[in-house]
Amino acid sequence: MASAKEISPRQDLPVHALSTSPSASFHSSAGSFGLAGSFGLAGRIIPLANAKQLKPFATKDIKVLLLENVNQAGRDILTQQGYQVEFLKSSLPEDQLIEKIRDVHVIGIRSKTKLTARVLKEAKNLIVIGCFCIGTNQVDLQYAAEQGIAVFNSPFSNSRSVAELVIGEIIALARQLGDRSNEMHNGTWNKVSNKCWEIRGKTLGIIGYGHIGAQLSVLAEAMGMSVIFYDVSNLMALGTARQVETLEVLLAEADFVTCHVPELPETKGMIGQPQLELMKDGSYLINASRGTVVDIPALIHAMRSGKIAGAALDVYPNEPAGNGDYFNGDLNMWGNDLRSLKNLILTPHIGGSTEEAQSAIGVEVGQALVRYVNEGTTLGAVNLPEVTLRSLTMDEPNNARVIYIHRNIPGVLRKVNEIIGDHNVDKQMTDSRGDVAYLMADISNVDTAIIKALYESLESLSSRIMTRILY
Ligand SMILES: NC(=O)C1=CN([C@@H]2O[C@H](COP(=O)(O)OP(=O)(O)OC[C@H]3O[C@@H](n4cnc5c(N)ncnc54)[C@H](O)[C@@H]3O)[C@@H](O)[C@H]2O)C=CC1
Ligand SMILES: O=C(O)C(=O)COP(=O)(O)O
Repeated sequence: MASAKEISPRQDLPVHALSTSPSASFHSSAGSFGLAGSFGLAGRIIPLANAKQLKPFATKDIKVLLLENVNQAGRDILTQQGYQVEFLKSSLPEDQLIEKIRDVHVIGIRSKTKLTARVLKEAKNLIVIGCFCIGTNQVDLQYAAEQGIAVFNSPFSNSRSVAELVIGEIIALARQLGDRSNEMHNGTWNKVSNKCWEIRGKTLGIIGYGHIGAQLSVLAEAMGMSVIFYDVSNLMALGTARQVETLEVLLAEADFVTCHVPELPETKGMIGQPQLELMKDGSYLINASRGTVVDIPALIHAMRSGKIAGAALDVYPNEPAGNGDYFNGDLNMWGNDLRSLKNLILTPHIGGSTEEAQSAIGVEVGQALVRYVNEGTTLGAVNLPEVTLRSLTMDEPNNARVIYIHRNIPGVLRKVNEIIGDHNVDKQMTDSRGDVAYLMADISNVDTAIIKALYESLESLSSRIMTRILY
C-alpha cells in the first residue's frame, strides 16, 4: 500500500518530502476530494506526537478571499497553509462580490459584507465562510447550510472591547465630554457644571445580557452604578445586578440605557418613539449593537425635545463599505440632523476594533477555517451540526476521511453505510441540525482508486449536498 503522500491523484503535482518540524502543526496532512474537483491538502491544528505530518502539495489550489481588513494574525494562519489568499481592506458592492466569490473556496468577512442567498448562489466552489467578528446577521445562515457551506465566527473575542467602550461613553455622556472637546477644538472655553453628573449611584439598564452585557454589568458596578437588565432568557445576574421582567420596567428605571441584542426581526426598531417616551427625562441612550435596533429619527426627535440628554451611536442601519465615505444621502438621510445634535457621540462601528480583539479574532477564526478545510471539523460552526473526529496519525498512513453533508431525510445513513461499509470504518460521527446533516467517517486501507469510487458513489446519492474526502 502506498503512503498518503504517494496517492495524490494529481499526477502533475510534485510529491514533496515529509515535514518533520513540530512547528509545522498547520502543515500536516493530505489531499482532498470535493473542492470543486481539485485536490487540496488536509492538515491538523493540534499536533499529536505522531500526527500525520505530510508536506502539503496542493494547498495552493485553495483560494481564499479576505475582505474588510481582516487582521494580520488571521491572514498569516491562512497563508502559512499555502492557500492562495487575496486580501482587500474594504467590503465589496454586490456585483463585484459576486464576481470574486465565484472562484473561491473560503471567504473571510466582518460585519459589512452581505452574503445573501443571491450572492451565495454564485459561490459554486465555496465550502466555508469565516465571520471575523461576533455578529453573523450579515450571512444567510440557513441558505449557506442548505448548500453545505459552514459558517464560523468568534463569539466573544471582542466583547470586552465593546464593554469598555460603553463604560467610556457613559462617563463621556454624563460629563458632556464630546461637546466640551469640540468647543476647545474650535477655540472656545466653556466651563460648565449644569447637567453634568457623576455616574456613581446612577442606574444602568442593559438590554441583552449576553457576553457583552454581562461584561459591562461587572465594569459598571465597579464604577458604583446599580445595574438592571432585560433579556428574553432568564439569566444569572452577576454581582448585585437585577433582571427585570419587561423592557418597559427597564426603560422607566434606568438613567442610562444600553443595547446589546443581536440583529433579529424581534429587535428591529426595539427602541422607537414609544420606548423613548418611557425613558426618564434627561436620561441617556447608547447603541453599540446593530443599527436597526434604534429608530434614529425617533431618537433625533427625543433629543431635540430634551427628553434624552445624550446618546452614543456606534452602529447605523446602513454603514459604508470602507473608510472615508461618511453618512452620505444614499446611506442615511438623517446624517445632517444627527450631526447637529448636542451631546451625541458618533463612532464608526469601532466597538470591537482594538488590537487585542482583532488579533484574537484573527487567530480564532483563522484556525477554525484551517481545521474545517483540512480536517472537516465543524466545532464552533453556527449553521451546521458540530462534528469532530480525532486527527489521523502517522500510524494510519492510508486512511481517508469521508465528509458527507446531506439533507436530513430518512434512509440516508443506510445508503452511505452501504457505500463505505465494504471498507474498514475506523470511526464515524454524524449529527443533524434542522434540515441538514453532517457525517464524518475515517476509513482505513484505501488507495486513490477506492477514494475516487467512494466519492462518485456518494455524489450520486439524491440526499447529497456536498461530499469531501480528505486523505
Ligand atoms: N459595535 C461593535 O463593534 C460590536 C457589536 N456587536 C453586536 O452586539 C451584539 C450582542 O453581542 P453579544 O453580547 O456578544 O451577544 P450574545 O449573543 O452573547 O448576547 C445577546 C443577548 O441578547 C439577548 N436577546 C436576544 N433577543 C432579545 C430580545 N428581543 N430582547 C432582549 N434580549 C434579547 C439574548 O438572550 C442574549 O442574552 C451582537 O449580536 C452584535 O450585533 C458585537 C460585537 C462588536
Ligand atoms: O463583532 C461584531 O459583530 C461587530 O459588530 C464588529 O464588527 P467589525 O468586525 O468591526 O465589522
